[in-house]
Amino acid sequence: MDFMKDNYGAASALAPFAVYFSLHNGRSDTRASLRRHLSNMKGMYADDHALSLMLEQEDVLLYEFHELGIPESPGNLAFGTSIVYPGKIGEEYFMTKGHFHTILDTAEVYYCIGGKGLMLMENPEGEWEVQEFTPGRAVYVPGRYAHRSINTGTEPLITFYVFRADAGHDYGSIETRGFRKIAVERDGKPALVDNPKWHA
Ligand SMILES: O=P(O)(O)OC[C@H]1O[C@H](O)[C@H](O)[C@@H](O)[C@@H]1O
Ligand SMILES: [Fe+2]
Repeated sequence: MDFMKDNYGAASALAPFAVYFSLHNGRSDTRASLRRHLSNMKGMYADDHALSLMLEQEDVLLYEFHELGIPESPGNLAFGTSIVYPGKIGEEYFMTKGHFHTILDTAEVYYCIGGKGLMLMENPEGEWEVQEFTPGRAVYVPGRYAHRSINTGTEPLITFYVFRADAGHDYGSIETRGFRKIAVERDGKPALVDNPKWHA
């Protein structure tokens, strides 16, 4: 993303600018997206066997997001769109990795543009929360909460996000033990159940 940093010049001294994101598919034609495939999510779904079977067929694109490379200074805002594709691994819906912010007490807002899903949140004290994503709903993720977007629908889940640019991403405990809850399909409907891999 260095080429984008060059466009911005000196950190924390941004000139006004605008970016177009499609309301239809969330994509920007002028900015690159970062993509996460099945192979980037090994061990993060409850059903490892289902993941490896799927991977033998194809390294499916699970989600992508536009990250603009805004300089990470406290006065700046990082923003972009996130697109989680529909699908399941075993009975678990496609989702983002999820992360805490390195500066734990920094919040984030997600505005749903399209699709259907959940924002799953959990703080270090073990309190967890979930909010629904449907077009037009803005979800406020307070500081201290790890957050993961989950697509429980049949169309791409498209959100626009904004957070303090120096917040940082902390994947550590999410990558090793996950969230306390996972979102699975039960009787054709989404349900939150205990994560069998979670441990204290
Ligand atoms: O970083 P992940 O948990 O894989 O999620 C992917 C991305 O999702 C959203 O768009 C967030 O605002 C980004 O900061 C994040 O990096
Ligand atoms: Fe975040």
